Amino acid sequence: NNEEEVLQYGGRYERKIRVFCRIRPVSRTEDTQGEAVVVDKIDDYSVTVETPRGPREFQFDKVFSAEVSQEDLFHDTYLIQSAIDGYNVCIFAYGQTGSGKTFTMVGDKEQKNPGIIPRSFNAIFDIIRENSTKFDFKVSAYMLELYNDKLQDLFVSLAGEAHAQPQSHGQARRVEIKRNRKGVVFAQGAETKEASSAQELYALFQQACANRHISATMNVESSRSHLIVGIMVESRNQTNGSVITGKLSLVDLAGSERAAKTGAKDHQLKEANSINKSLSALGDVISALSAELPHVPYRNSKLTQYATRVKAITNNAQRNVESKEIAQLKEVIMKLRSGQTVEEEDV
Ligand SMILES: Nc1ncnc2c1ncn2[C@@H]1O[C@H](COP(=O)(O)OP(=O)(O)OP(=O)(O)O)[C@@H](O)[C@H]1O
Repeated sequence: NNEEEVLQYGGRYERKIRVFCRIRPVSRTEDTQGEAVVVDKIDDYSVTVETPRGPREFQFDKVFSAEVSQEDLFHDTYLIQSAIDGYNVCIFAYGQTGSGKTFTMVGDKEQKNPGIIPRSFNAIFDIIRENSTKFDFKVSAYMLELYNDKLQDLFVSLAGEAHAQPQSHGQARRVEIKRNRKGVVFAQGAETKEASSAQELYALFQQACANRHISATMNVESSRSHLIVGIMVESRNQTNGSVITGKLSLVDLAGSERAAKTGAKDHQLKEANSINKSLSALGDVISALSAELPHVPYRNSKLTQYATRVKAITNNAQRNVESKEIAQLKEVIMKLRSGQTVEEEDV
């Protein structure tokens, strides 16, 4: 194992990128409409998907069946210690609209089944408590939304800003993705807030969520923007004064779907195109990282400028039609893993 190629966590060595597949349970509506289940978990690492061209097999680092609880999923994707140890860790959910990205990342509305984001908040402060006799910690966060290729600071209320500065909205607080000399990506111009407990961090998160864009017609629950939560954990060693900073990025991506299928018009079409463009740029970055290509096309979209160290959670829904983008992405990754050649048109 070359140390450059791996990230150590929990005492084990792992590859830089891991892709998980979570199968969502069939919804009540799908059940009453008698819709067919098209995803089948073969073992812990592979699924078959029914496609118009017949069944196709896809490989993952781990496959979670529909019965897997939020707690077990969090346990198996646990990377919080790495972030506290000074690594840059990113967990994101990718999938078609309605496939369960928000459920996985955030949880249900009532928070009876909290997802990765609130569980991470708790885990960060649990680790801090356990180490408080040796280290002094500082936790801060920024929360952003990427909507139609514009970054919006979610700590700044849209309504409040627009009211105060109708002409210069979006200009006054321009957020830009930058990389510092150490190669660490940061959001320049974004407000950063400190939190001293998991509850405080969650309150900041709720405040940020209240400022998000939601497309009203296609699906009320459907988020049409990418949500980016960045948590910086600074730890100062009480004995020798050395300071290390790690970062945990938690991202709930907008749903991927073909614009034509959504029946979207005008601004919705712009939304769908922008989402698909950034998701396909993300696919290119993942492919380049997996293949260890010398050039990784981070600059192609704001979303991928963000994704320098990615840990992926792929959500894959039990739906009749599989998203073309997801299918292509998975196929490319599978080919790369098995050492097959990837043609340009595949990517
Ligand atoms: N593992 C799961 N167990 C139980 N319910 C789930 C699960 N995954 C998703 N759901 C439910 O399925 C519905 C759609 O999920 P969700 O809103 O998370 O999808 P999404 O991928 O975030 O969609 P969008 O791209 O539109 O934001 C929700 O009602 C959610 O509660």
